[in-house]
Formats: sequence, C-alpha cells, structure tokens
Amino acid sequence: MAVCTIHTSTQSLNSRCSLYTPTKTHLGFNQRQVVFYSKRSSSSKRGSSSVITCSAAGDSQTIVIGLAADSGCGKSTFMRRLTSVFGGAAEPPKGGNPDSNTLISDTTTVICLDDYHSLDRTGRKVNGVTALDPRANNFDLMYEQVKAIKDGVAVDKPIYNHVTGLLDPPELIKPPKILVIEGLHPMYDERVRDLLDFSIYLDISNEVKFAWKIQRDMAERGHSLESIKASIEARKPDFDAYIDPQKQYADAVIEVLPTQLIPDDNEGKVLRVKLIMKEGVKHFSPVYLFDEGSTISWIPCGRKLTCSYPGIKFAYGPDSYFDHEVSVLEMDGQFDRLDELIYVESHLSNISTKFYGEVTQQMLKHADFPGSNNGTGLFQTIVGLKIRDLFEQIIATKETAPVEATQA
Ligand SMILES: Nc1ncnc2c1ncn2[C@@H]1O[C@H](COP(=O)(O)OP(=O)(O)OP(=O)(O)O)[C@@H](O)[C@H]1O
Ligand SMILES: O=C(CO)[C@H](O)[C@H](O)COP(=O)(O)O
Repeated sequence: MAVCTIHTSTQSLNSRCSLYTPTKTHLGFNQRQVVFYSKRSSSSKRGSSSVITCSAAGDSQTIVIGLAADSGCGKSTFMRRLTSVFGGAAEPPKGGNPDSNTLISDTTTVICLDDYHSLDRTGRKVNGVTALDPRANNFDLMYEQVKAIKDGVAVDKPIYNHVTGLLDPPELIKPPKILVIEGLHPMYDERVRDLLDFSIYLDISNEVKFAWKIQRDMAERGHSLESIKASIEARKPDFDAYIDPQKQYADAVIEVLPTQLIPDDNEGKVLRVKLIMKEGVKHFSPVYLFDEGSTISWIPCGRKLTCSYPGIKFAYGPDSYFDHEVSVLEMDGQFDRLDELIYVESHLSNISTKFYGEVTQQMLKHADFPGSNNGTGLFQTIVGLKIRDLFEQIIATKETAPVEATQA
C-alpha cells in the first residue's frame, strides 16, 4: 500500500505528523480510525513503543530483507558488504542515541532485531531465559512495526542498549527503499516471515563459530577462553531450538564449514563455504558455474589463479534442502591474490553484476573485511548483488503495473 493513498479531511500525510494508534489500525489504514496529534505523542514509553509516526509520503513500498544468524556470525560484515553494493556509507541515525544499533544509508536501513528484546539483561537473568528464547522478545511489536515500515509508515522503534543492557527510549525509523532486519529471529514468527521479500541465513558450523568468537572476544573484548566456551554452551540449546530451524525458510543460506582440503584440520583458518540458493523464488535466479543445472567440480588453480597449499576447489550442482529444490555453489580454500578473482568471476553466471568484474571490484574494495580471501566474502558479495537485482526488479514491476486508485 502506498502512503500517498492516505488522506484525511484536514491534512494529508504528505506532511510530517504523528499519529497514535489505539489499536492496530495502521495495519489497515482507514482515515476514520486514526487520531492525529500536532506533536509527537507523549505515550511513547521507555522501552516500549505504541506510537506510530507517519513519514513524508513516498510512492514506493519498502522492500524487506531478513538476515538471520547467531551472534558473532558475520551479520555486521555482511551488512557492510551489502550497503556498499548500493553505494554510500551506512551510519547510525544522526543526532540519535550513540548506542543505537541502526545503520542508515541512502537506500538501506538496517535494523537489529535485538531492539525487540522485551526483557532487558536483568530481566533475562531474573527469569532464567537467554536472548534467543522467544519469551525474551516482542514479536507482536516486531511484526506491527516491520509491517508499518513496509507500508510506508515511520515507526518509533525501541532500542536495546548493548552497553548498558537496558531498553532505551525509542528512535524514529522512516521507511527506506530497502529495510534489512538482521538478528536472531527474522524468520521465527510466521507473520514477520511473510513480510520478507528475501531472506538469508548465515549458517556457521560450531567449529568455525568457536574459532571466530575466540578471535573476537579474546582479542577485542578481553574475555577468557573458559568464559567464551561457557557462553557458547549456555546458548546452544536455545540456538538449536529457536535460531537454527529458521534456515529452512531462507531463500539463500551461506553455510561455513571446516575445509576438506586439509585432512583433520582443526585450525579453522581455511574454510569450505556453500551458497545454497532456493529455486523458484520470485525475482531471484540462482548463480551457476559453467552450465546451469549440471554437476560441476572445478579446481581453478594453475595458469590464471595462484593457489598456495591447500589450493582451491569449487563445486556446483542441484540438490535438495529441507525438501526444497536448491542450487548449491561451493568454494573450499582461499585466494592468494584477490585481483585474480576476476578469473573465477568470469566463469560464474547469473551474478547480477552491472559491469564485467564488479564482484572482483567489490571484493578488492573491502579486502580488509573478514572473509575477503574466501567463500564467505565472495558469496556475501554475490548475495548483495542479487539483492540489488531483486530490488530493481520489484521496482520495475511496480513502475509497469497499472496505477492504483489513490483515493476512496
Ligand atoms: N567471514 C569471516 N571470516 C573470518 N572471521 C569472520 C568472518 N565474519 C566474521 N568473522 C569474525 O567474527 C566476528 C564477528 O563478526 P560480525 O561482527 O560481522 O558478526 P555479528 O553477527 O554482527 O556479531 P554480533 O551479533 O555479535 O554483533 C568478527 O570480528 C570476526 O572476528
Ligand atoms: O544474542 C545476542 C544478539 O546479538 C545478544 O546476546 C543479545 O542481544 C543480548 O545482548 P547482551 O549480551 O549485550 O545483553
């Protein structure tokens, strides 16, 4: 529903205003159901958010992307690659809460679903639940607000403050062209899941997750090895129960596993990464290597690609995943020279680039990001390009669709 279809007898929603919704009226706009206030309603409580604020009207619907993964599994890195594909840097809301989890760029707004924790750190401790437990999260509010943004309506979204562990006063989120909801549960609640135009799950195997967490939490956060192990163990039952099952709903899964190129490797530095792409998803055609639908195994090392031990191996082919037909592209190993990635790129099809070498250019631009020398960075970049393509296709479809009646 486009915002420009909504008018009141006294004022058009094209101007900034606030509206208080005593019920879920914003879910089905009806000019008689909304009550307008000239100023921001004071009913916005600390840590909760029933106030919906209407934004400057736009004529296009927001596209919603879901990115699910456990904590420390590369969501932020992926988001930086994705926003870079659209150009421009992603920044926290200007003049807002310095501990905001939101990142805004020209095209995208990334909100972190931790902001929908209904229990703060103390609340979770008192109740003996982890942040992964659905009981610690407000899915009704998550649904209502994502739906409102998708319909072109700004919302006052709560903020979970990771520094203090408290729920801070809400921040205004205006409808962007692309809204990314990233966090633990973007596909957990069926109502939220149904709002997603595309969904991604980062599936990091336990061994690799452990290696990444040790690297970050010991080096950057001063945690001990024992405390990291204890935290992973404590989260595991809820991770298995509530987070991991979401991968069955994802349109694309990036699965990160230990290498098979080094027998009994336990260093976790060389990775085998799979890009699992669902078939039949609207506006999304899976990437393929050489020949669509064939089963391929490819070792590109030799004259055009420098490979030191243990080398690089690609695989591609059809498969099934949770009873869905999928195409899987796999890369095991790591690049020695990123500029030579162009050789691999030139053998991939359906990568949705706008010019020859765009994948390589993006990878070189962010060579300092984690995973730039392996399949995690390569596949995250490709998924970013596929999301741009999906966005452009949806916009094009809307532009050619017959104009809807704008007033009742
Ligand atoms: N592709 C990768 N290769 C190697 N290490 C990685 C990769 N992606 C992430 N990491 C490691 O994991 C850490 C966490 O990454 P990132 O901040 O992107 O994850 P996150 O899911 O956003 O985490 P959180 O939810 O805890 O904020 C990084 O500091 C890095 O050490
Ligand atoms: O799983 C998480 C998502 O990032 C966090 O553990 C959760 O949000 C709680 O955060 P904190 O540990 O800062 O209280």
